[in-house]
Amino acid sequence: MSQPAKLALEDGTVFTGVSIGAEGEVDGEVCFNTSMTGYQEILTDPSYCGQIVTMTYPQIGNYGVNEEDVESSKPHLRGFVVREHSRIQSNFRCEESLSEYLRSHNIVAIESIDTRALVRLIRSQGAMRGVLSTTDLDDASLVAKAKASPGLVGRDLVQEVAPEQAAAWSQPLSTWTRLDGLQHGPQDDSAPHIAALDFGMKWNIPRHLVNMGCRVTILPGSATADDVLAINPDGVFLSNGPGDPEPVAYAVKTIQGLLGKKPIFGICLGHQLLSLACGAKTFKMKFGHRGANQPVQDLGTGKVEITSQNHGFAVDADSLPSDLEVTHVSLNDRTIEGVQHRSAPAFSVQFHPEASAGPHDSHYLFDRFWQMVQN
Ligand SMILES: NC(=O)CC[C@H](N)C(=O)O
Repeated sequence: MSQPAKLALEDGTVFTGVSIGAEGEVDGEVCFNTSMTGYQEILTDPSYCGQIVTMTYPQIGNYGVNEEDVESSKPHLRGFVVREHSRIQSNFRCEESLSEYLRSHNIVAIESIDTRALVRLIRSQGAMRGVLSTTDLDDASLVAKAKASPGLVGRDLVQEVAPEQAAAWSQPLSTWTRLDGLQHGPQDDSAPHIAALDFGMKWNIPRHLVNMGCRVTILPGSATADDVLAINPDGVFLSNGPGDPEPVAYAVKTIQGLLGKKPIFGICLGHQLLSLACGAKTFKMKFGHRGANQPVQDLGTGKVEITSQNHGFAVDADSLPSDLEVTHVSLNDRTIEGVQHRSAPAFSVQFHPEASAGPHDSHYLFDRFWQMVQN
């Protein structure tokens, strides 16, 4: 028997649909992702902590779920919204249905709502707070809860997803990922040692570093510069992560203590934190960039790459200090997609070169980091 569910927004709009996940009620910022595939990677990307994610592609779940394609140990988003959950899973790697997976991980999810109307609303009005519920079906009550929910701005969500302990990482890329031309050497004692500051890192990032021939130590996002320097890495990686970058002030301080001492490469939240550490500001975007088809131009080569993205904040171009140079821009809205430091070995990108899911156009950035570490 189908169980009703409702999604209410802070502007008073209420969508009525059917539950495809756990029973319960969650609040979060309602955002949308335009990827046609990769729902499992999206569910387990820790950067979605605090968000209710809507898929614009109309049918989701048709290849099921497996244990291999995860980007972290469990789903981290608050809720999941689709037009239609496929009743059939057909793939030789499928281990269970999306709906079974959502239920077993206690994720509240809804189908059979007009996701096009929802996305048009977010695009015109901007990201909104919302409540997704299977337990309270009273419109006025749900809208009141959406209005009272905390939203993302000013909250440090890294603390909810970052690891507490340091750990060595040795897992390589799945055999399903091709990494043409990027392998450099075996992962032995002579391999470069990378300290990865984990703010909610997608696992495909350390997998790439391993395949390239790096030794990887993961450190909690709260590590200090002294903690990092104590393991004497050859390079430092700054991971992606959830929420507003500005409240993550301890990481900004850590990066300031490492800049110029170790080569640094940052992705997404890591890019925002590196920029903050150099004196830039970040701002909340109207509705962000989320999907696997985001065009970016590398200003150094002029080449356009199609990238995987998931961010709702960005570095403010007007605040950029003279130490930082813009290396990449978004071809959708000209926002900053990458920077490099003019004198220290440090660079970062707002998009996701590890893809997962998404095109592999940006793998060359791992190579750029490798070259920086070698020098
Ligand atoms: N994927 C990420 O690292 C996202 C960064 C940040 N939480 C944002 O939304 O902009």
